[in-house]
Amino acid sequence: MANPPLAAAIPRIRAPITHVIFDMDGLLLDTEPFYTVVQEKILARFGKTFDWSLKAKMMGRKAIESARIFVQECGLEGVLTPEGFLEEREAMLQDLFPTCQILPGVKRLVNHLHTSKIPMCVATGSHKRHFALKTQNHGELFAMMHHVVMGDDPEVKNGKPSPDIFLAAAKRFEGTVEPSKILVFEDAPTGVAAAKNAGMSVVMVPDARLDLSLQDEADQVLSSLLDFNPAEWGFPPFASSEE
Ligand SMILES: O=P(O)(O)OC[C@@H](O)CO
Ligand SMILES: [Mg+2]
Repeated sequence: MANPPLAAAIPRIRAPITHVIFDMDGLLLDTEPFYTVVQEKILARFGKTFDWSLKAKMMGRKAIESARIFVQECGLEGVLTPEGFLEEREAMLQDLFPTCQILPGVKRLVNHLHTSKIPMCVATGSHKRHFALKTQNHGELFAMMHHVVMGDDPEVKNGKPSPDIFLAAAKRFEGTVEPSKILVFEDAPTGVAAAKNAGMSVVMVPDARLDLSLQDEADQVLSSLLDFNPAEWGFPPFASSEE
């Protein structure tokens, strides 16, 4: 007897979500290209090229953690220290960060969640100084966040993919919030892993160049936040005026 047809794919039942945590770099703000350009420039000095497989390992992490990966993966031990790498890229990033733009779909979603009184916050591997530079022209967007946890926060012992930053962010909402009730928005594999390690649901909005094999841990993958449907996660749907 022929094998019975495979059962129709069981629709993924979305967890009831009450709170939202946004990653920042590459998700809210278009800052990842700045890191790429600067890292390409530094590598060119050593006659090497920067590629997306290295980028995928570095993004989302604390600065020093991503610097160690950069030096090690590029075989620059003894030639460039992680601290030296951070120092060299700092000068170039200082001028670039204040020019960063808000990514497509972000304003509509954040305004919608704010109007719908869904508590939301930011959890970013960026440290305070970089956070200030990146957000200096986007005060209105960040004013809607209940709080922000940054990479140099004392509670964040280990950076993404460890769950520390998302668990710290969950604790700073009003009242006790179960991780299972939290939806995280992320762009990086390290961030998606951190959210899953924290017991949360996660929507991934990866750069189109990110290898597909690094996108399978997320609960949902979108090519842009413009494709996010709040009703799928139990939030009020966008009003036609918000479309
Ligand atoms: O805001 P996130 O994505 O955590 O990034 C921080 C920094 O490591 C850039 O990759
Ligand atoms: Mg990110």
